[in-house]
Amino acid sequence: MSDTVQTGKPLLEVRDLCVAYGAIEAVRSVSFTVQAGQIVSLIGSNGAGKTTTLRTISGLLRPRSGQILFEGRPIHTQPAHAILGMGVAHCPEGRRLFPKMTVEENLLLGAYTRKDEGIAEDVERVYDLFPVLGERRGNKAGLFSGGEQQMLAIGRAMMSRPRLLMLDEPSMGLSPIMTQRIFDTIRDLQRLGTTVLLVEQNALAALAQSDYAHVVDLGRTTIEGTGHDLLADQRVRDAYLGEN
Ligand SMILES: Nc1ncnc2c1ncn2[C@@H]1O[C@H](COP(=O)(O)OP(=O)(O)OP(=O)(O)O)[C@@H](O)[C@H]1O
Repeated sequence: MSDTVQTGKPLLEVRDLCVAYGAIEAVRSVSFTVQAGQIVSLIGSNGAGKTTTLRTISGLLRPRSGQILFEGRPIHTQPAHAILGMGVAHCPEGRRLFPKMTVEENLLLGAYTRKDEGIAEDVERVYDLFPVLGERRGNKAGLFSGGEQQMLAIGRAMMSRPRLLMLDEPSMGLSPIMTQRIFDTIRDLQRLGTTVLLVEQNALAALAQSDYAHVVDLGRTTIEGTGHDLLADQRVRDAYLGEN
């Protein structure tokens, strides 16, 4: 579902981002890059500034300072629909589905920026990825379990044919088995060519699946490394993996 991007230049680059809600500086200095084809995670405590960072990348918030480059082009001055049109999709925390609309209607909403002929084909591709959605395509989204709703939210985001898929807390409220299924799906999406930026409080699950990860602490990116390295980092283990 995605295009390949030339190597070398990062797909996404966030430089010294600062974002405030009035007097509250939620993001003070966040910097990181996402290389095409990778799964990159931002982990950190509640309130660290992860959601605010994703909302700023997708154009829902404006930075106070700093830059966001997508394929080398600044996007932090662009409106949200233009950023979506460039290939950045955001699957928000809490899923934000339309519970009274059917599975298929929710999926079609994810394609609202598109005018091409391939939409029906992509709906079928989402059903291939998540057969449970295909089997119940005419059912109202609100009748589904938390895990199934998360699949639908990811499927809806995929309908914009993103090159970068941003997922905010996809494991929130899910059982360990369902969390594992969602992470397996994220891996499948990567294999299909989608680059993924993941925000998670479930650091263990996120790091185990990530090519690279950054810790966000009090609005700043601090420790970084491969998922494997951060899983072994004592500071990360003490603060985020429940070992203290
Ligand atoms: N709409 C808002 N108005 C004012 N302050 C906000 C708003 N949204 C978030 N904040 C504050 O900004 C800071 C960062 O919040 P943010 O949601 O980005 O963190 P987070 O790391 O994603 O945490 P969580 O996992 O709880 O969403 C917190 O102090 C939060 O209280």
